[in-house]
Amino acid sequence: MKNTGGSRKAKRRAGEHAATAVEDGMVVGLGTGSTAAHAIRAIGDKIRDGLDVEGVPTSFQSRQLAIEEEIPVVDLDEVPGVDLAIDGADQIADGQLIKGGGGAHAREKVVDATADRFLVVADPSKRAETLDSPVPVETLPAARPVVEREIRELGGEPSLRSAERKDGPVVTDNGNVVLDCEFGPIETPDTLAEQLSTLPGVVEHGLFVDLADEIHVGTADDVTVERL
Ligand SMILES: O=C[C@H](O)[C@H](O)[C@H](O)COP(=O)(O)O
Repeated sequence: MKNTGGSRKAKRRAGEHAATAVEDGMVVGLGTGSTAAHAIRAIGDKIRDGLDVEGVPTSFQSRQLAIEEEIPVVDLDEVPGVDLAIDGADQIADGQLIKGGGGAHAREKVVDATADRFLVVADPSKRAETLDSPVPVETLPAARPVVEREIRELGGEPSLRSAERKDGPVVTDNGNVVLDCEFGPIETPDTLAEQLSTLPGVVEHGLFVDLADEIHVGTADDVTVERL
C-alpha cells in the first residue's frame, strides 16, 4: 500500500495509543514495521520521562530503533516472560492476522504468542472481510523446492521474495528465505496454519491465529480498539 499522509497519521495514532498500555516494570515485546515503530518511539518518550521497562525486539530493525530510543533491550532468555507485545499486521480479518511483510514473522510470533497481552496496531487499510493476502512462509534455503512442492499440494502458489535493490532473494534475520504464498481467500485460517506448520523445512509462517488480544486501528483523528 502507498504510505499516504493519512495512513501515516493513522499508523502513528494506533502506535501511540497502544503505547499508553505500557506500565512501569513491564517487559514489552517490540514489534516490527512502520506502525510498531510509532509505538517504540512513544515508549522511548515515556522512558525519557522516567518509565522503567525492558524491550524484547522482534527483528534487527526493531532492535536498532529501540537502542536509538534508549529502551533497554533484552532477549527472551533473559526475562521470565513478556507482559505486553505491540506489533503491526499486514491483514486483519475476524481477529486473525497475516504478518511477515517485513519477513520478521518468525521472531514476532514467538514474542507475540508468549506475551500475556498482545496488542495489534494498524491503519484501516489492513482490515479485510476474509484473509486473502499472500502468506509469508519462512523456509530453510535448502528446503525451498520441497516446501514449494508441498505448498502447491495445499493449493497455494509460492513465490520467492526478492527485493528491488538486492541481487538474489531476501534473507531473513535468521538466514532463511521467504516464500509469499497465494492461497486466494482463506476461509479457515486455523486449518491452513496447522498444515503449514507441519511442513518440514518451514521455519514459520505468517498466519497468526487466535493470538491477538486487542486490535488498535488508527484513523487520521481517532483510534478504535477491538477486544477479542
Ligand atoms: O514482518 C513484518 C511485520 O509482520 C510487520 O508487523 C507487518 O508487515 C506490518 O508492517 P507495517 O506496520 O509497516 O504495515
